[in-house]
Amino acid sequence: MSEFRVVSAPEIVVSGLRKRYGRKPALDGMSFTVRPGVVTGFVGPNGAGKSTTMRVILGLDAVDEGIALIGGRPYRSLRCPPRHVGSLLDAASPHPGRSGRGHLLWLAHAQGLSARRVDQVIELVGLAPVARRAAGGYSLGMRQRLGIAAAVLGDPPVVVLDEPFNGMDPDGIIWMRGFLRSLAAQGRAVLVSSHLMSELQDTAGHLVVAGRGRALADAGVAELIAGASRNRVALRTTATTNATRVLARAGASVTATGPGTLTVSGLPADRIVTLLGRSEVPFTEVSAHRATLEDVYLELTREAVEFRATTPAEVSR
Ligand SMILES: Nc1ncnc2c1ncn2[C@@H]1O[C@H](COP(=O)(O)OP(=O)(O)OP(=O)(O)O)[C@@H](O)[C@H]1O
Repeated sequence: MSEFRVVSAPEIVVSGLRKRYGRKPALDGMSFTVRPGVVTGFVGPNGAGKSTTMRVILGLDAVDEGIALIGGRPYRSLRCPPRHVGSLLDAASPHPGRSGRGHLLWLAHAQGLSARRVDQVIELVGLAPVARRAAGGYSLGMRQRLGIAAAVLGDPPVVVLDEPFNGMDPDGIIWMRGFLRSLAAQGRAVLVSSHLMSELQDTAGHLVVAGRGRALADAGVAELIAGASRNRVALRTTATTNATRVLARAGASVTATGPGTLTVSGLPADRIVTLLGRSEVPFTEVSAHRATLEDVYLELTREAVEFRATTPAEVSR
């Protein structure tokens, strides 16, 4: 990365992508925009179409319909694409006998970049202690860092990373979050996929939630959380069964969210207090519920999960 701020990074615009493998649609109208200066998290259950979309953005997969543009141009028409767009699709798989540094030098040479630049990115991704060791002995987390180093080698204003947290230990995850935030703070457009919402906590400012080949949501994180928190009340009670009965009778929808904790929607807090008081149901707390990113994700993707285990409650129904 340069020490300088990227002045005007281009947007990625994904518009109406459709693609079938046989009869099955992998992409079914996928559309969203990735803006500079913020990390855009691309989340969704397995098979939602995240990797396929990223491959289309990077000119590696053709579509039946739709278009993906970077700064108004398809990836394939960019001159020296690695200088415009850095990408990581799978963890780096360098020749096992070659060192991490050797691998990056080889990539740098192809892009007309210096050995000094290679040493800069090695420092940046924290690979300096192992950079001269054979990459065949690298852990998955180290190979991810090497892949990230390769992605940012050309100092690109746009960065597209597919599951960069895969195989990272907790320290690596914390490092990755900070790294992604710094890329965006420098003004870059950053698109990062993950199927674990928690990985993107405190990192993504914008979210594209994918399901069944389309974007189920394309909005700011604050906006999504506010939307999911609206009209929800958290209730603490030792009498969950009674409380559920009383509130459901009054038209509320009640979900158990933990031991002694219920989330109630469809009734305001003061009405809940009145109803519980009148029926002599004890409770210790009634408060506005603040949704987490996980809540947002689960609510949006409930219908779109391809392979979902049946819960014991569903079996007994
Ligand atoms: N090369 C392929 N041949 C056939 N089907 C494919 C191929 N690539 C993807 N698919 C199918 O397209 C759909 C979307 O897959 P994709 O890998 O893009 O999803 P994803 O959101 O990245 O999922 P994951 O989180 O599991 O990687 C899935 O149903 C997948 O089985």
